[in-house]
Amino acid sequence: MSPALCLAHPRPDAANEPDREACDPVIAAQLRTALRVISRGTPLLLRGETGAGKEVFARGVHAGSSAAGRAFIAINCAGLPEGLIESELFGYRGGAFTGADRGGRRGKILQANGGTLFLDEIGDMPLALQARLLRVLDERRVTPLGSEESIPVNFQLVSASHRELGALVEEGSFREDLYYRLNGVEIVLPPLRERADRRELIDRILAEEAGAPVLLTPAAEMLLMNHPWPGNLRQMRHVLRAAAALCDGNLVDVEHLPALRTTPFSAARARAQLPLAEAAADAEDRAALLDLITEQRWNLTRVAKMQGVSRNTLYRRMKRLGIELDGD
Ligand SMILES: Nc1ncnc2c1ncn2[C@@H]1O[C@H](COP(=O)(O)OP(=O)(O)OP(=O)(O)O)[C@@H](O)[C@H]1O
Repeated sequence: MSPALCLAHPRPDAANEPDREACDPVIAAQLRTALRVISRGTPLLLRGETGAGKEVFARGVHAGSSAAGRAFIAINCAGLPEGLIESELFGYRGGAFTGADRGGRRGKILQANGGTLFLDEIGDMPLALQARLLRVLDERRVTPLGSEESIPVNFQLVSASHRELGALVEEGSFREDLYYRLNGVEIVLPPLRERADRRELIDRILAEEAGAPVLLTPAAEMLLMNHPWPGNLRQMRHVLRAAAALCDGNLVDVEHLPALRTTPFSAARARAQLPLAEAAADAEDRAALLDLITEQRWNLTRVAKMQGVSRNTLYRRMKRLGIELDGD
């Protein structure tokens, strides 16, 4: 999977080309910065909430850099037991330990030679390995386990963490010297809820998941656009994958977004807050408006305000949908 984003586009030699695809301006600027510094051999440290797209960003940096076309090697430091990370990263010589492949194994660092090494969840790297990684970065040489020979290596380094490494340094679980070594430039990716390209992302991910362009009803659009997305793009992709599977044709409505309907910004409110002209006068609209009115304890002034309409318009709509003013 390689989400296009705008990430692949702004190469250093194309800095003046307008983005061919809509992109959040903050991320576009961050990408330009990242490409400029990585081309000088400065490591990048990415921070951002879970699912905010740190790996996708790192892949975008790789694709836009002079190492594009070479290896992009990602390793998740949180996902491996301590013993395994060591051989994964540094490799081993044949017969280095019981169970080792006879031919030995080239570690990820050597695989990244000439390309980009992406160390995800670097904050979870055990202290002993932090010391070895620091040595590799300083010496630009790797010594596989069980070997006496060190091998020269050269790669672009991008690390990522959803936790603040500075805080881990204070806490004593992360080496300060490694922190400064990794943190050539720190980039804090914005969470999805703050991105200006949410609408484009929804369309693109939905089309990817459905295999064809898909439309949204205004209520579904409002629900998707106003959701806080604590799991960011990963969560959005899952929600849209489900929506693509649930909707029969090429139109997604709120009932195809079941995971969002129970959240604070509920489907009912999304529907009821729509400008009235857009809302179809059907039974679901009636239920949605009634939900909102009940939620607001029949304070119709407030309901009208939430909908951005006058009280009179609200009364007319209630009448059309058969909601009685003296409803209990
Ligand atoms: N720009 C994008 N366009 C489309 N999908 C995206 C984009 N960025 C991220 N995603 C989706 O979100 C998922 C999570 O992205 P990614 O792994 O880059 O996030 P992360 O910040 O590295 O997550 P974690 O903190 O859990 O490591 C991806 O698998 C992809 O499906």
